[in-house]
Amino acid sequence: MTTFSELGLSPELLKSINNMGFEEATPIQRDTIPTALQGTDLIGQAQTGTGKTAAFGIPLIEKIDVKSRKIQGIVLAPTRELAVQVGEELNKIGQYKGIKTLPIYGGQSIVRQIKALKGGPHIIVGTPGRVIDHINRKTLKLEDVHTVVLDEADEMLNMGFIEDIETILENVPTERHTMLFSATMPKQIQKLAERFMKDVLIIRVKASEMTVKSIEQEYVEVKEKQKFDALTRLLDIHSPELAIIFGRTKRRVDELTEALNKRGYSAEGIHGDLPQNKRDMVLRAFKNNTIEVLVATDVAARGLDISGVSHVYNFDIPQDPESYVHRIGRTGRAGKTGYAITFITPREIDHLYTIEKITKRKINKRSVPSLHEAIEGQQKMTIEKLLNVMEEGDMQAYKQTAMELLEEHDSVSLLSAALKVLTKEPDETPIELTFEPPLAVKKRRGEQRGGGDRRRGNYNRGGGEYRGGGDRRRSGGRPGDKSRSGGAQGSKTRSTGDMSYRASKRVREDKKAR
Ligand SMILES: Nc1ncnc2c1ncn2[C@@H]1O[C@H](COP(=O)(O)OP(=O)(O)OP(=O)(O)O)[C@@H](O)[C@H]1O
Ligand SMILES: [Mg+2]
Repeated sequence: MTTFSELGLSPELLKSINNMGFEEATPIQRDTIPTALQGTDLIGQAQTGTGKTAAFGIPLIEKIDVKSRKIQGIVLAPTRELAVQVGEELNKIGQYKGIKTLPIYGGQSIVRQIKALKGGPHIIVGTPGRVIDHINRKTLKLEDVHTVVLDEADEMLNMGFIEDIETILENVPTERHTMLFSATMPKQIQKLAERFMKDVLIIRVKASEMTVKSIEQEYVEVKEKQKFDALTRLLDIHSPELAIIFGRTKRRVDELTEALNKRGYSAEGIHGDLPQNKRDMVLRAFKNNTIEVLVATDVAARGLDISGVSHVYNFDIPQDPESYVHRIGRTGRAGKTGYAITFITPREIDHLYTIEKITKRKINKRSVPSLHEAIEGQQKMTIEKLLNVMEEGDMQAYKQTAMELLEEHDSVSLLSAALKVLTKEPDETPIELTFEPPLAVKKRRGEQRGGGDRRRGNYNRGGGEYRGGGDRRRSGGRPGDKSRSGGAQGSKTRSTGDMSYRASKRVREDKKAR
């Protein structure tokens, strides 16, 4: 166990961390904070929900000079919601030191952002597109930035943000401290590190599986046409506290949301085509438990930390194993338990095997839920509610009537009738969803090596600022960064504690040569 005071933090930060209820550092925090405080460029990889935000947020804030009202740190995130969330966490961490963090993201009034930027934040958290926009308008100056963080770095690559990141980094002094974080680090990240970082240290919290153990994982094989009934039955069986249902496309999300509401569930959808105020409203309602089901594209798959998400339903199988890891990682966070189920149509079974292979975790098959199971599930809920009311004991006003009823009827019939009235019977309102073709069989290049090229081409992910299919990566060369040549070539991979020290590819090759 490592406490935060053992990590040599200032009293102001220790006070904030204590206020946030963190008692001990998580492994990724324990391993990255001291190194990051020394200014070492690093790549941090650890499972979803294990506190990577504070792992970069704490050293970042510790290094800020509160007296200077210049922007000294910038965090880039792939989606608007994540930028807001990270901004909130940094504001909490920096609370007692007086560090101000400002989120800037697309879809929000630029005029308002310009005004806020004039207020002198120490750190900005932004989505790449909007950050570039401000740079071009000269409303954002990065010449005093000494620390850069790319949160969900691999996703920003997938989304084609590489050139934007390059442009942003061209505006940051070359003598800077750069950190990359994600739960998944495919091979191409190495290339990114070579371009933008120097002497990079890879800190990987090693675990036998890519997903956290506390998430129970199942799959169900269903025909496309049966999927929706299977979904609502599962919802009735599980009665989730909060659930996220992932669909493949924006249309799918819209249709699923409407269909769920028709069957009596309180659901709202979120995807990249919705106006930002609607996206904000939906997420707020979900966080406040005003709605119980959030239907989303992968826009909600990365980084979002919403407490109470007990169930994740992959209504459509995710595009790749990394996406699977992030989607299901919306539950089972910060040591809590969670449940995730993935729907596959018969032709998609190979994709499931690939997920199992890459995540090193067996996913158990469950049978298609029957109507009977759904009724049973709902009855269980009713019984729970009844017993809770009994425990609370505030039933005086009803007792007289109950006794009178019992004089005329037998108790079993009476209670059965009460259960029937109180139980929400499965709703079978007919639903039509547009047919989605199964995920195409696609071999991942370099799959065995856990890497490969995972460009998503025209896949309509509904992501934050995803520019519809534009793959904007350049092959080779690093025209942007002037002084960081050589970059990650001397990189080391370090894993400690539950982690082990491993050499990088380059170091391994050196050894072979010897
Ligand atoms: N040391 C700690 N003790 C207790 N809770 C913590 C600690 N560090 C972080 N948390 C909480 O754990 C939750 C998950 O943290 P965070 O969102 O940073 O995870 P993550 O590793 O970035 O996950 P993802 O890969 O999904 O982005 C948050 O609610 C955060 O406040
Ligand atoms: Mg995160």
